[in-house]
Amino acid sequence: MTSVPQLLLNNGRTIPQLGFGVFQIEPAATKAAVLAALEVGYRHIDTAQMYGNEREVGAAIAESGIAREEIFVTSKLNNNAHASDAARAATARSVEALGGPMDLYLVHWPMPRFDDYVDTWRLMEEFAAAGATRSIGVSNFQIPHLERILAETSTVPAVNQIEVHPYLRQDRLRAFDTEHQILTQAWSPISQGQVLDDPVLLALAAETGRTVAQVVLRWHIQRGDIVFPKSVDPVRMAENFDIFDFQLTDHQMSLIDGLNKDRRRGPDPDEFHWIPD
Ligand SMILES: NC(=O)C1=CN([C@@H]2O[C@H](COP(=O)(O)OP(=O)(O)OC[C@H]3O[C@@H](n4cnc5c(N)ncnc54)[C@H](OP(=O)(O)O)[C@@H]3O)[C@@H](O)[C@H]2O)C=CC1
Ligand SMILES: O=C(O)C(=O)[C@@H](O)[C@H](O)C(=O)CO
Repeated sequence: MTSVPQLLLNNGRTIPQLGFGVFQIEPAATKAAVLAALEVGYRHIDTAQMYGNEREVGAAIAESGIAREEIFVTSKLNNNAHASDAARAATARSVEALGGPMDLYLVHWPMPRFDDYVDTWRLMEEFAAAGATRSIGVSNFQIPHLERILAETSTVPAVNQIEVHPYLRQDRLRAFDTEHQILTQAWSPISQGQVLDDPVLLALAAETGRTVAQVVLRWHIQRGDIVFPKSVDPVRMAENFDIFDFQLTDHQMSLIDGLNKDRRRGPDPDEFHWIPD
């Protein structure tokens, strides 16, 4: 079976560099998708309270017959649960739905206009201390948000999960993460399919004998980021997993680097303040 590299988190734990994302997988389809991903070999699942499918992720893991400690599970605190009572209740629900403590728990969005993410981070420290999660991190945090966490609290986030793909390299934020021993997780790694018909990537796919998705995922891996592409198609799941038996050359990496347009597919974290019901 393909061997996925394990990266070292700043608290001494490890995380598989490749995982499986379940955003936009309907709850009714999630158990089958996660079981198929586990069958392919994925051992890292990225979900969130916002996705509404944690319970089905937990059910798939329980049904898989794979020991829980062999699977790395991430979830994220929802935007409607930054305040203490709501955060405690949401965290208890996640632990119950997932069938036990999380491996990694993230603040999903900073929502800077509400100016509460530092207090929310202190709650995350409490959840880790109480055993609800083995590691804590953030998602969609910009440099000023991280600077406040570093200055005002005592735990450095283990990861920062941000939008990254060839059209949005995010090198300044990634360098800040690295400087502070925070691993970068690249969400929407193939920009939800937007990059798949790019002429430069199509040429690189032909040159390497791989698909565009494989070339792009390999680019992320060689940059050192963690990725978890989403697919409901077991053939694509296997394709996205099969990226550890080839290497892009420095020249091929630089051609992909050259595609950057600083163009987001998803929301701008400084502007996103959506509170779900
Ligand atoms: N923290 C955050 O704010 C966010 C986190 N995320 C996380 O990142 C994960 C991945 O990002 P996501 O937004 O889902 O986007 P991805 O970049 O993973 O792209 C998913 C899309 O690409 C298609 N696809 C997947 N593999 C292939 C392939 N090999 N060839 C062609 N098409 C393919 C899928 O279709 P199909 O399913 O039909 O195969 C789907 O439409 C999420 O599932 C979630 O876990 C995502 C967004 C925000
Ligand atoms: O997928 C996630 O983790 C998200 O936060 C997104 O759903 C995000 O909220 C979005 O794309 C809203 O349009």
